[in-house]
Formats: sequence, structure tokens, C-alpha cells
Amino acid sequence: MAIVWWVLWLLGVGTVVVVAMALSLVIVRDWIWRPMKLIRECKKQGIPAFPFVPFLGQMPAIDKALKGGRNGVELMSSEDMVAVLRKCYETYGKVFCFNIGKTVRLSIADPHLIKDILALNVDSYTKPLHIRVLGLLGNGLFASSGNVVWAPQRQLFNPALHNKEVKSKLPTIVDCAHAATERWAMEVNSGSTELDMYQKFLELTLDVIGKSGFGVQIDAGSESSTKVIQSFNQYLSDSRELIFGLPAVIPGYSYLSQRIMKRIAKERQWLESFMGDIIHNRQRQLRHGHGTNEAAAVPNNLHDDLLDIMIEVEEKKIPQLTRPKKKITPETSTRLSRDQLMNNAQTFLLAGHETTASLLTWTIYLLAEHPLWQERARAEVEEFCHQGGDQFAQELNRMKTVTMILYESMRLFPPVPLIGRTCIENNTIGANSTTTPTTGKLVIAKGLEIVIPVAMVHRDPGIWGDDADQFQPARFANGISGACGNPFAFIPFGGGPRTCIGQTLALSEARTVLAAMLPMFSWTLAPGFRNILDVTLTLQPKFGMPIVLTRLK
Ligand code: HEM
Repeated sequence: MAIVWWVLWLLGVGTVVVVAMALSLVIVRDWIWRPMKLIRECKKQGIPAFPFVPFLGQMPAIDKALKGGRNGVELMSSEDMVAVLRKCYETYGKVFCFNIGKTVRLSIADPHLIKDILALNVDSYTKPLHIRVLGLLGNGLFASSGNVVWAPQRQLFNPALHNKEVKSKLPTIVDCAHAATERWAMEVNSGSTELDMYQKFLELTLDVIGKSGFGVQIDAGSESSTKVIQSFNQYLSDSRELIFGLPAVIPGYSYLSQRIMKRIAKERQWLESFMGDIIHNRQRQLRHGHGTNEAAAVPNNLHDDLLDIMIEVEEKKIPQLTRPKKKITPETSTRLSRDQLMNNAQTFLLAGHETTASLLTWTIYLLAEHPLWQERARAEVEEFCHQGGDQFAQELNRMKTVTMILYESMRLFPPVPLIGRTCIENNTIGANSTTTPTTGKLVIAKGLEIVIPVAMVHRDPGIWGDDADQFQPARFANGISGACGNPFAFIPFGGGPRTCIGQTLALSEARTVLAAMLPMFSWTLAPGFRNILDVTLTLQPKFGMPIVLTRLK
């Protein structure tokens, strides 16, 4: 009997040892051997690399830079952060690589190479894996890749955010902007008051995408509005934690410590149930011609929006949603799965408000710092305001000064500060580049993660001149090509086939909000304000944007 126990014990221990050895081998292969090999291949081509550090890699430095310091470390101001990054680019150049955990990232800040990646070699790249890991955006338009999953969705949503459709939503946007400025005016009363304009813009842009994309009212300050904003915020900071925090550098951390995963699951559950109600209500409206949740629904004439499109394609295959370049037959047409419907609803709700709020926040920050440009913008808006009515909304696109200001704001503080891709097959880039480290051509190896540091490309003195860090909207007087000569040197909305689908809506919305604000208020920064950045998927002010609004009317 004792022998049997001994044999069982040995078998048990043996199994544990074998499993442990197998795991160790996998860890050594994935976390040490593969990243070292990728870095070696980059170095062979003359690409500078940070020294390979197993597991941690450059995580501590990046974590500190992105979060602006923490745990007693003094917080870095935006100028300090730019200075640190600039030093890094001066030392290592426009192309360099580094590891964080098992991921080797190749930072590319050369517009010619960026064009190759975003526009010319698209099939060799997917969206970064971590975006999909987060689940919320799942296989929706933003996070999916490829001709089978992404392309048909893009085809589907393109018309809904085209110029003509956006124009038809302008009256809604104008109403939201005026209602918001009226609310702020009540808070300011007849004098001056400090308001956190980042929060105000989040509420306003959520209201706009709610009404124009989903036909629902998500009133500023309401419980839903506060909760949606909080949930997405949490989601964004968790996503940063997964990419640059401990889960990225400790094998199995996300399984062992369920803290982040549980929080993501909880926020996701809440957001899905919130969106689920909206979708369900619309489905009933479509079937019966009216809704059950009348309090939240806005009039039916606003339908034929993003939500209608999603529901229609979920419920029945429509030929429009076909894989490109294939003849339309029942086999080639496809439909959105229920999950994809939810993923896209979340995608548009998040992408539709957070980024535009960021754009507006940085714009009024810059206008507070540059009162002369604030005056110029106000003068232009007042000239246009004389036209009044719907015509006024349509004409806003022609406001040249305001447009230059918005471009300059996105140049200095791009709402999406980093664009990422995962390389899925070896490919060659750089045939047209003069700045690559070796012969001009680079082989990008399968498995590398590309990081495009939008903010650094936008502040490259070699492209923008010695005043690259200064707010000079006039540089856009002759448009984007006049300002930088290369469309891939100005990429606030990305580039190539995956360029932002909502850019026309975002710019129209930003112009409309400024046109509503400028005649009503002047503003300055709150005393003692220090600009500390918070970098997640978007660029936000870490402690809000306290602005002193003064009523003009
Ligand atoms: C100032 C505001 C905005 C900025 C700066 C911005 C920026 C971007 C950028 C840089 C990308 C490309 C990301 C990549 O290539 O990986 C992108 C994609 C996207 N944006 Fe925006 N965005 C803004 C507003 C909006 C709005 C208002 C919507 C929705 C109504 C939206 C929806 C999307 C979607 C769905 C994608 C993915 C498109 C695709 O992959 O086909 N964005 N955005």
C-alpha cells in the first residue's frame, strides 16, 4: 500500500515538475528569446534600440512619462513631458525600438514610413492585440481588422458619417451646443465663475452623439451621463494599465490578479446593459412605430441614424454588407452578429464623445493662453452669426480662423496621441524615405508592434519649423499641405483606409460649440493651473480643465 502512495506521490510531483518546466520554457521562449530576436533583427538594420531588459523593459520610464509621475514623484507638466520625449527622439532618432514585457515596439515618427504602414502596406498590419483583449470594442469597426471582418463594416458605416448626413444632423448639434452654453451661463450668472470645462465638454459631446447617433437624450448631469462618462474613463485607464502596467510585464499577471479584469468586466456589463436598453427600445420602435421608454427617446425624425443601420444589418443580411471585390450573392453578404452590434454601439458612443471633448478642451485651453486668437475667433464667429438660422449652421464650415485654431490645437494636443498596429507578416517599408537608418528600406518583422507617436510627429521642428512647440494657427492659412507639405505629417485623424470615420462630425461639432461659446463668454485659465497630461487611448488633462468663464452677454 505504501508503495502505491509513493508512486502516486511521485507521479503528482513529476506532473507538477513537468508542467512547471513546460511553463518555464514557454515563458523563456515568449518573454526572452522572441523579443531578443526581434530586437536583434531591428539592430541588424541599423535601428537604434533601448537595451533589452527581460520582463520590465522600458515600462517604468514609459509608465512614469504617460501618467505624469505618481507615488510621490513630482508630476510632470506638459512642457516637461514634451522635453523628455524630445530628448529621447533626439538621442534615438525617428525610428527606434524597445521592449515592454514580451512586446517589442517600434516607434516610427517619419511621415514617409507612416504612410507606408497606414496606407500602402495595410494588409500586413492589424489593430494591436491589446485593443481586442479589452473586449468592449470587440470585433467592432475600431478594433477589428482585415477584409473579412473590418472592411464590410467600414463600407456599412461610411455613408452614415458622410458630409451630407453630418449636415442633416447640424440642427441637432446646434441645439445641444446652445442648450449647453445656456446652462453654463446660468452657472456663471452675470459675473465670472470657474468651471471644469473638460467635464462640461464630455457631457456635451455625449449628448450630441446620443441624439445624433442613437436618437436618445443623455442629459448633462443626469445619472446616465455621469455613469457613462465614469465607466468609459475607467475603461480607458484600465486599458493603459494592461498595455503599459504590471499585466504587460509579469507573465500571467492578468490571470493571477483579477483586479483589472474584474473591473473591466463590471464596467462592460453596465455599459452593455445601458446600450442594450437603447437598442431594445429602438427595435420595438422600428417594429411598432413607437417606443416604450419615451422619456429617453427623441423624436422619430432623427432616426435613420447609426443605430438604425446597425439594427437593420443585425436583423437581416443586406447585400450592401459584402466583402469587397466579391460579387454580391447570399454567400458573400454577411451580417453583424449580436456581439458586433453591441461592440459598434460602444465604439461609436466612446469614440464619438471622448475624442471631440478632448479637442474642445485643448482648444479652449490654448485660446485662454492666447487671448489675441480668442478675440480673432470671436470676431469671425460674430460676423457669421449675423446670418442666423439653419444657414448659420451650414456656413460654420467656412470659418477659416476657427478651423485654423482647431487644426493647431490638434497638432499640439492630438486627442489620439498614439496610433498602434501589430505587424502580421514580414514586409518592407521605406522605399521613399530619406530618414531611415540604413539604405532607406526597412524590413518590418512579423510580431513587432508599431507605435506612431502622433504628438511627436506634430511637433517635429524638421517638419514644422523652430516654432513647432508654439501655438501659431496661421501656419494653416493655406491648409494642411501649406503647413507641412506631407499629409502624413499631420495625422490627428490617422491616415489611409482606417482614417477616422467621424472626422467630419467631430470638426463640425467643434466649430458649432465654439460658435455658440465665443459670443457668450470670454475665458482665462484658473489661477495656479498647471497643465498635467494624462495619456490613455486619448489625451486628457489629468485634473480637469478649470477655466474662468466671464459672461459677455
Ligand atoms: C476630434 C475628434 C476625433 C479624433 C481626433 C479622432 C481620431 C481618430 C483616429 C486617429 C483614428 C484612427 C485610429 C487608428 O488608425 O488606429 C480614428 C478612428 C475612428 N474614429 Fe475617430 N476621432 C475623432 C472623432 C470621432 C467621432 C466623432 C467618431 C464617431 C462618430 C469617431 C469614430 C471613429 C471610428 C469608428 C474609428 C475607426 C475607423 C476604422 O478603423 O475604420 N471618431 N479616430
